[in-house]
Amino acid sequence: MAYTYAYKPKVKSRSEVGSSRDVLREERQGLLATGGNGDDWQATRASLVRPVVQAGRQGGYGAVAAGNGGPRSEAPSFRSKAKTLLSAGDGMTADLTFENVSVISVPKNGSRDDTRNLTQLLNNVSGTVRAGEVMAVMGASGAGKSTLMNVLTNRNLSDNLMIDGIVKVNGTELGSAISKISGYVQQDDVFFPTLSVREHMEFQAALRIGRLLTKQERYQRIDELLNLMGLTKCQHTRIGLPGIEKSISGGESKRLAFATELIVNPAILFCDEPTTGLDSFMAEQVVNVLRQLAKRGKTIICVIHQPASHVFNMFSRLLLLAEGRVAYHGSCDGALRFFESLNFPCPESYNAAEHYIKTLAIAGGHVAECKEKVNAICDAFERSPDAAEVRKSIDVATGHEQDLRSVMLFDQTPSYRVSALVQLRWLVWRAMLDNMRNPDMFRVRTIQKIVVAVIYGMVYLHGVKPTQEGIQNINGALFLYMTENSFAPMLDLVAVFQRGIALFKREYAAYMYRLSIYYLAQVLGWLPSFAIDASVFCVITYFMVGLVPEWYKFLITFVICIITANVAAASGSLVSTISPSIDVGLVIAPTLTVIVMLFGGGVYLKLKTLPPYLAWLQWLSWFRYGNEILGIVHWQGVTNITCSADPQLPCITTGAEVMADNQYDPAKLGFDFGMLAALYAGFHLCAYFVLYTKNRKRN
Ligand SMILES: Nc1ncnc2c1ncn2[C@@H]1O[C@H](COP(=O)(O)OP(=O)(O)OP(=O)(O)O)[C@@H](O)[C@H]1O
Repeated sequence: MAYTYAYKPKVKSRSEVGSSRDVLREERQGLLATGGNGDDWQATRASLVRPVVQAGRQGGYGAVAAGNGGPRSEAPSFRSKAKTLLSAGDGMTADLTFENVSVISVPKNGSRDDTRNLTQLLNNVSGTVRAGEVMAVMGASGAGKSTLMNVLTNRNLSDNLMIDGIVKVNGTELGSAISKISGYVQQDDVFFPTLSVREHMEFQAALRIGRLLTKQERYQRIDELLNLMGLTKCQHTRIGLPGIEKSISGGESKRLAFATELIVNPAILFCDEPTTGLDSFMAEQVVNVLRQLAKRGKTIICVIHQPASHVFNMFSRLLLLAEGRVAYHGSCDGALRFFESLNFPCPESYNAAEHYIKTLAIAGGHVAECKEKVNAICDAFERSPDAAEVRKSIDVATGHEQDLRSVMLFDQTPSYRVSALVQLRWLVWRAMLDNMRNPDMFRVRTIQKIVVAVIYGMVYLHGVKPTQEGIQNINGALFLYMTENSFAPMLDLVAVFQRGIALFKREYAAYMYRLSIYYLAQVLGWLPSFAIDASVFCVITYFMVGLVPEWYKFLITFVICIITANVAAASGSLVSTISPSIDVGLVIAPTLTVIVMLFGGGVYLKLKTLPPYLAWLQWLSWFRYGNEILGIVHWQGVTNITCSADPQLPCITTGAEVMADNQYDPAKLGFDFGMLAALYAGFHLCAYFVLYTKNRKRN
């Protein structure tokens, strides 16, 4: 059997590409000649450019693909088609079939040729679900339910899995394009806790629907979904973190996850354990919502763990997995008969779902017997009329005329619904809102800054004078500007790419935004916070400390505070992307800061005394450049430093001597600013590169 690593999209041959381009050009010219607008042309283009739609297309929109553009009035506009497809209950319907799906895992360091290394996770799993059906996927823990869902949705597929089999929607293999017509409600609900329910929906609608609907229409759609999911009353409540800060309830959170996926009116909805952690009443409500959606023509596939009897009876179809094989697939009533025929009747008044799971479980201590029993059941199913029925319905479904309008509509190039600028605007909006609303990150931090600034100002209140003792104090005060503006921003960013990684992965897999835009938005989202912190600190301390009250000197000090915060934050971004976890990042970041501080010279070290094999580290220290700039600005032109009363002690009388003593070179002012800019860009570029490398595979 030929196994492949994940599904690959069909690639068009050169001649095919050429011919479709020609048709496209002719089409465009035809539309222009008949007064067609850009939208019409785009709609036609959508029907032409996708290889997956081209493959095997016979009717419907295929007629357009054959060059039959027609006058503008005959074809509905792109926007009106979008509205039709997005309006609730009026989208396409989809029959899903999967045939002989097999998955084999290879250990990370094992050889694929050595069969002892291979583990079969799924073994020839086949099935069908039609539009309007709600199918429960059940089985004991480790039976392969999540693996099957991942194959069907084409998501979360690790590199160590070899996958074979055919997954079709309305008779066409979609590969990763299945994400464009399906939603996946995953086991864990992941949201931005600081956003309200409505804000979350607005963000999702803006990036997932984008220009297909107007703002007004998007809001109307949000209202409809909130209403459908019973979330209207909590629409202005912050989502929160259950158990940590007051939030919407577990059931509301699950329904919000549904609303999020339904925003683009997907034809198929995959749900992984949507009732786990909910009480039986809430679980019933959730499955009820699934039934309502099925009544509207959706195809629902739902992994579920031991549902209560009344909840189990709400499903119209069942797929039982055991040891990676199909133990039963068909109607729920049929399952009772099938198990009875094998002498495993469900006892009176016993939960049928529990009975199946128990029968198919591999009990510790009886592994060999249980496996033998499970294999016998799976073999019996393969020979059963139910299995024959499944095979027949796969043949019928795959032979159907295709209706993949949604795929054509959404599967355009580029795949994003909105421009990079709009993506940036919404992502920055969300990041800023999150920072501003996070009490730890904003209010507490600002208060902390004020307190530290006042203490700092009081410490130096009478000590900064142009005397021999004052030289040390002034240099120390300037160096503290560097340290105070480095630690917090660096630590802020250390967690930034770890904290939101789960949400990012989902949204990125759903083609909501580009990686570069996401990165940029995270950085921009923190800017106001850094600017406020640095300003508060600089303004309070500058005058309390008693530094020279000249606009030029103050302005440069202020600018250096803000630049330092941003360079430190950039290094924090790099630590965040290279660290495998927040904990590791929190160990690396302070270590790095101490090294950078040490090699920054100033009060800790005379840089000229550094051994050559370590001297290069000073070039990576933003302390070195910022400190030199502050030293030059504050010591330049100073000529009135008084000597101490003891004539035995050495005496420095000018700022130039202080600069020489500290190796500050006034000619290097521009160079220092340039190096700060280079470090800022360098840290961010490296961080982005690491993030890109880690997320090259979108799903
Ligand atoms: N990427 C992988 N590499 C190796 N083994 C894997 C991988 N993914 C899953 N498995 C293994 O495959 C088996 C099936 O896992 P899966 O998560 O599909 O089970 P499940 O039926 O969803 O279980 P549960 O109900 O406990 O979530 C398990 O033994 C699991 O350890």
